[in-house]
Amino acid sequence: MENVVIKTDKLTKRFGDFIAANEITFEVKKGEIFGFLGANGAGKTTAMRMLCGLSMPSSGTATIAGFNVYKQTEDIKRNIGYMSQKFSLYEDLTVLENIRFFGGIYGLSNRELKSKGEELVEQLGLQKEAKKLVQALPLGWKQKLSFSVAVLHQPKIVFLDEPTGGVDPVTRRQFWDLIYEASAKGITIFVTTHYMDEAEYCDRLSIMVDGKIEALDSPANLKKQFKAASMDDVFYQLARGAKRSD
Ligand SMILES: Nc1ncnc2c1ncn2[C@@H]1O[C@H](COP(=O)(O)OP(=O)(O)OP(=O)(O)O)[C@@H](O)[C@H]1O
Repeated sequence: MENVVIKTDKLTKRFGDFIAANEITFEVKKGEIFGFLGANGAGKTTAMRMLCGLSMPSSGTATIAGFNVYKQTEDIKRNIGYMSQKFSLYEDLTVLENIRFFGGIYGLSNRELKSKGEELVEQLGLQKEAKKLVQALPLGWKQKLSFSVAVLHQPKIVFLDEPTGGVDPVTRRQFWDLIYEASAKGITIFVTTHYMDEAEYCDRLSIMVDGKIEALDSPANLKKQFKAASMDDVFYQLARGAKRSD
């Protein structure tokens, strides 16, 4: 189907005898905000690395933005954006320098970098900070900037690996305004999180336990299915049976 931008079928990653991601099968549609949940060690990062073309699956299939994860990893990388807590902005470059640096990596021309850089600084209200080092910004602003940089080249999909770690719910909510804007423009959002307030903001959620997807639906349907008052409760019901935890 044309509208499907991520499609996996029994995607599996083994490390020796250990199965980190076990026959995961799902589809994500264009513009959808898809939450990828699981306790520590459930296999989220392993799965996400395969979807980004960074790690070769052991078996199964996956198509990302129409490209095959075994054979077309360079095409995948050109069509996605990526943001994680661990890999983020350069603290010792200014806001504008970071925008230009990462925009350049994503293949924008000098002209685009100049206009998009200024546009972005204005949109984020960072005019006064544009020439300041990123290390001077509060964490919430760094995260917003980092997300904006990851979608500067208008990728088809953006992968967010725990993008809002360490900030309060109000700051997280502001970050999510940017996510909604990107999704409204047709960018698909694939996001891992440990925060259940964030899970509630997603269109659909997948919950992984010990390498397998144990539940997949909208937050409202999951709560119905598990007769739970909150996503916290759904998550707890699923994750308490987990054998792995790092
Ligand atoms: N290169 C590797 N070699 C062996 N085992 C690995 C390797 N990478 C990950 N694992 C194991 O695979 C399992 C899944 O790890 P993964 O990092 O995907 O989990 P996660 O759901 O992303 O957890 P977290 O929320 O802690 O990041 C863990 O038990 C981990 O120890």
